[in-house]
Amino acid sequence: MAEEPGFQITVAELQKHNTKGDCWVAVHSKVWDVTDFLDEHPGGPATTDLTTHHQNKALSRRIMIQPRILRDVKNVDTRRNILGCESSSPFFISPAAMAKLAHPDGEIALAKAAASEGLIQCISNNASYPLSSIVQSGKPNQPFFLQLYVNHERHKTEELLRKARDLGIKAIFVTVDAPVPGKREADERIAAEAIQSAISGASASNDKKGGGLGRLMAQYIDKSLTWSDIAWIKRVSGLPVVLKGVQSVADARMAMEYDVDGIFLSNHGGRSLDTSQPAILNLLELRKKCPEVFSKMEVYVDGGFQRGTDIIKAIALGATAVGVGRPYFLVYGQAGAEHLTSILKDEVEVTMRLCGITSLDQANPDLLNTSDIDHLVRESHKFPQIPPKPIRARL
Ligand SMILES: Cc1cc2nc3c(=O)[nH]c(=O)nc-3n(C[C@H](O)[C@H](O)[C@H](O)COP(=O)(O)O)c2cc1C
Ligand SMILES: CCCCC(=O)C(=O)O
Repeated sequence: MAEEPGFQITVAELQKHNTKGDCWVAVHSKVWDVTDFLDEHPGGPATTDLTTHHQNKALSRRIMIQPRILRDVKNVDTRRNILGCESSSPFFISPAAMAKLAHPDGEIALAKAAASEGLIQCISNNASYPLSSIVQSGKPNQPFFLQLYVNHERHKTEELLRKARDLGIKAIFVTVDAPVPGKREADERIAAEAIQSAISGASASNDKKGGGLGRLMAQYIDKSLTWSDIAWIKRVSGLPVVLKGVQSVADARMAMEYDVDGIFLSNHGGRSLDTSQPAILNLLELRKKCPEVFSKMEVYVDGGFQRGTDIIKAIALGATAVGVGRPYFLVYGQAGAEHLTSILKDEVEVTMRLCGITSLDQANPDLLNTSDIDHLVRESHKFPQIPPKPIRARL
């Protein structure tokens, strides 16, 4: 899969690649082969040196599991209640913009797969299909979440929030880690067709002069968003609000003060700020320093979760559920998404049995040995204050 540096792939070529193996991910069950390949291609790019993207997965693998034995694991229950919605598994589909780039049925294929697999799909604000088409392609009463970027033309956001409520969307996930998209260098090299989101209306046509599709599409995002806007989103939508992109204990505490319904620890799959902390480290830090947040609200995490063991580690650290991004974006259509889900479900189940647990509530930090990464948890007051410099008179 290795390509020459500077290799450019068009969307049409990507689709050709995808059809070749009908579904790379599901057939081979090696999600990382695909995501690493896609680092340099549409849909995959992370920012600058891809440090956070790679660390997301790598750090989780440094947590070791210490399983318990002889505990009758004949029957296991993998169901999870996420914001009042039943999910067959402790993971959901993270929002990914313009899924039509990967498959012509885009988000519709994912909605159908979510229906048949009992999963929850969080629909991107930049989905390629209209919100109503995606929702209506699922089953009656199928739960969906909607990811939101606040538009600087606020009335457009208000219209979308009302529409979401009328369509029966169950929660709004406000993305807060990307007032601007990160510098996605692979994205800047892509020669893509003109694309437009049917939900946000954002469009882009990469001119190959370093614009970057994400950056061009993101021009509608309101960079002036602050904590005080959360109440407005809650009021207009009448729905639970989750902050997607929380990355510090300090902000998790603010979220408690501002009465949000959940926090989503995410660094945008390494697509926002490169070298920001890996997702699992943010979860570990929060669990150690601010356990009360887990009693106050639901906590989700995404970024590099590609195996049942990755998922169960996050649940053991206190997450209610794990978001899966690229793997769902890159599987080919409904059949691919269903196949991927069956692989992940099976891995979750096997991991639970091998850990000696039969329900997700039994997963707790005692199952984990985190000592290899504990030292990475930031100390609170490591740096002494620098006394102010004396003001020197100008000579
Ligand atoms: C192609 C692509 C598009 C994405 N689009 C969005 C988006 O529109 N809104 C958003 O909040 N996050 C978006 N994300 C980030 C995902 O929601 C998620 O945080 C990330 O992919 C998780 O990491 P993983 O891909 O390693 O699972 C996107 C990610 C990818 C790969
Ligand atoms: C508005 C463009 C950014 C969409 C996004 O969040 C992503 O591509 O990661």
